[in-house]
Amino acid sequence: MRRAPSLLQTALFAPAPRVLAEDAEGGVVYRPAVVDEVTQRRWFQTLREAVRWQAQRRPMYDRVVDVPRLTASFWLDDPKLPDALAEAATAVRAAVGAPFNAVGLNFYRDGRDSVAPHRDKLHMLVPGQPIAVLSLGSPRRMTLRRMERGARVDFVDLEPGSLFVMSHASQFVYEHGIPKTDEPVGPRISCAFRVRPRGEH
Ligand SMILES: O=C(O)CCC(=O)C(=O)O
Ligand SMILES: [Fe+2]
Repeated sequence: MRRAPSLLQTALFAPAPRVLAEDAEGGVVYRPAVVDEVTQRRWFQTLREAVRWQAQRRPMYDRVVDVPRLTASFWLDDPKLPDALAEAATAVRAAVGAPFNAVGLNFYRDGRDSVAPHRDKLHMLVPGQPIAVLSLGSPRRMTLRRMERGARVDFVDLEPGSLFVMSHASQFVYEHGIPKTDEPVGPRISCAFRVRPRGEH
């Protein structure tokens, strides 16, 4: 298939976005094919090798458990920011129009890696600014659910090169997660771009 020559595919080539939730700050929107296939693959491969991935452990009730994925984080003005992330930040800022200054990375090695349903930590976000999750590598399913009794679980399969954009306001109302799966899935890296208050990391 012919690809658009720029990093950001033009509106003419990009498939339609899908709105999962609406609110006064842009809601929750899935935007497929924001980055072309060759570029997303190059970013995936370089980040997989260049990033110092951390295996974290966290207290859970009376035990300490492994966080079921590898993680890393950067301020976007870090002189040690990998080139691929600097390029990705430029593309995501342009696509979303928000002054992202930080990125949190997740590396899901296979279907056993996951992130439990959660909302992003509000004290680490500047009010009114969105979170944009760039997907690289293999697709994984994202779940979205209103935090109220009986709410149904919605989902979207996050394709490589896509953005999943959540408003700040949505973090009060919805929780999101990447469930484990028995399906044979390949490795995936997500880059969650945020606007963070300075002094937090
Ligand atoms: O990997 C993803 O798509 C989601 C990551 C996430 O929710 C987070 O880092 O807070
Ligand atoms: Fe999150």
